[in-house]
Amino acid sequence: MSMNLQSLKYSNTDGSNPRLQVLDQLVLPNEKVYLDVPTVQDAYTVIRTMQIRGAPLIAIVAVLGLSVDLHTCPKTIQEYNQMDDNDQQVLSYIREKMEYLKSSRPTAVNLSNALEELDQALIKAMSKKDETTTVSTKDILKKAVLDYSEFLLERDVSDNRAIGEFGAQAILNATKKEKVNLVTICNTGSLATAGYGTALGVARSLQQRNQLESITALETRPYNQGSRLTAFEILEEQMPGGRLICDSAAAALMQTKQVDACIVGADRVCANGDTANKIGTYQLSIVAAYHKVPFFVAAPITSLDINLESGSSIPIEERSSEELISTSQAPSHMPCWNPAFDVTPACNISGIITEKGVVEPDQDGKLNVKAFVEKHTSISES
Ligand SMILES: CSC[C@@H](O)[C@@H](O)C(=O)COP(=O)(O)O
Repeated sequence: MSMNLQSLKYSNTDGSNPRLQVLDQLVLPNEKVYLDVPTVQDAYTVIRTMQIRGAPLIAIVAVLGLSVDLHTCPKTIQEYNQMDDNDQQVLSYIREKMEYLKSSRPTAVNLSNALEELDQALIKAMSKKDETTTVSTKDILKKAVLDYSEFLLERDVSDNRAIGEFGAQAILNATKKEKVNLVTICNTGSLATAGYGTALGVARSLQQRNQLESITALETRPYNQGSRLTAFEILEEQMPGGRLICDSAAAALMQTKQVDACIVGADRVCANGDTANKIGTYQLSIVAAYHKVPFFVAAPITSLDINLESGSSIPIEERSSEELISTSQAPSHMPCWNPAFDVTPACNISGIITEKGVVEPDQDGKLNVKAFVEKHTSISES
C-alpha cells in the first residue's frame, strides 16, 4: 500500500540543520504544493490558515517549526546568541514562542499536550546539566527541542499503526462481520497526521486485512476536508467501495442499511468520553444511535484531555463568516455562525480507540477515559 501522501517533508542533514516543508492542503486536490516553514511565525500561519490541519499534524508542525526557527532563522539565531546564558532567560525565550504557537488553534488538545511534554523535556535537560560542563544552556535547550520534535514525528506514525490494528479488531467484533462498510467524516488520514492516519488508518488496516467492503466519506462542509482530502486519499490508496456523499445524506445512508460502523477522529476527548471533533460529527452520532450503528472514535492518547471533566468545557473554535460564505453561494454580507467543531456526548460512542487499546463502556455504560489514561501513563512512566 502506498504512503505517497506526505503531509510534510522533514530533513536534518548534519544533525543540527532541520528543514520543514508542509503540503498546502488548501490547494489540494488540484495542486500538490509544498511550502517552506522556516520560522515560528510561518508555522503559526500554516496552522491558523488551515494550510495544514488535523489534530496530530498541528502539534507536529508547531514543534518542528519551533526547532527549525531556533536552528536556522537568522533573526532568532542573532537574538539567541546575544542573550546571556541564563537558564531562566533562555527558557523564557523559548516558552514565549511556544505560547504564541499554542494560540494558533484552540480546540485540538494535541498541540497543548505536545508543548507541555516539550516543556518537561526542557526542564529535564536543564536539570541534567552539571557544573563542570562546557556546553551552554542555550545549546542544551536547542538540542532538547530538536530531539523532542523528531521523537514526536516518529511516535505519531507508530501510534497510528497501533490504532489501526486495535480499531480494525474493535469494529469486526462490534459488527460481527467478515467485511465491513464504514462511514467517516472530515480527514483523519495521512494528511491529518505524520502518516497512516487515525480513523482513516483504521480503514487502511481493514483494507490490508481484506476486510473493508466500502468506505463512504462525508463531504464535511464548510471546509470540505471530506471531499477534497479524504476522497483524494481514498482514491490514492485505492480503498474498496470508496465514495463520497453530502453531509445531509448520512441518515439516508443508514436508513438504507449501507453502513455497518462509523469511524471518526477527535480533537479532544474529555475524562468522561465526551469528544470534540469536526462540526457534523455530533449529528452523525445521533443518526448512528437512532439506527443502532456502532460509532467509534479513533485518536492517539495525546488527544485525550483528562483535565476536562466533560465536553461543556471544551473551547470550540469559531471561524469567520467569510470562510463559510466563500465556500457556499450565500450573499456576501450574510451573517453566519461558523463553529469548526462540535461535541459528541460519550453516550453516543461505542468505544475510543487508542494506540494502547480501546476505552469501552463499563457496566454502567460510561466511558472512563480518565482511568484508562492514568493506567497507561503510569505504565509508560515507570
Ligand atoms: C486525525 S485528525 C482528527 C481531527 O483533528 C479531525 O477529524 C478534525 O476534526 C480536523 O479538523 P480541522 O479543522 O480540519 O483541523
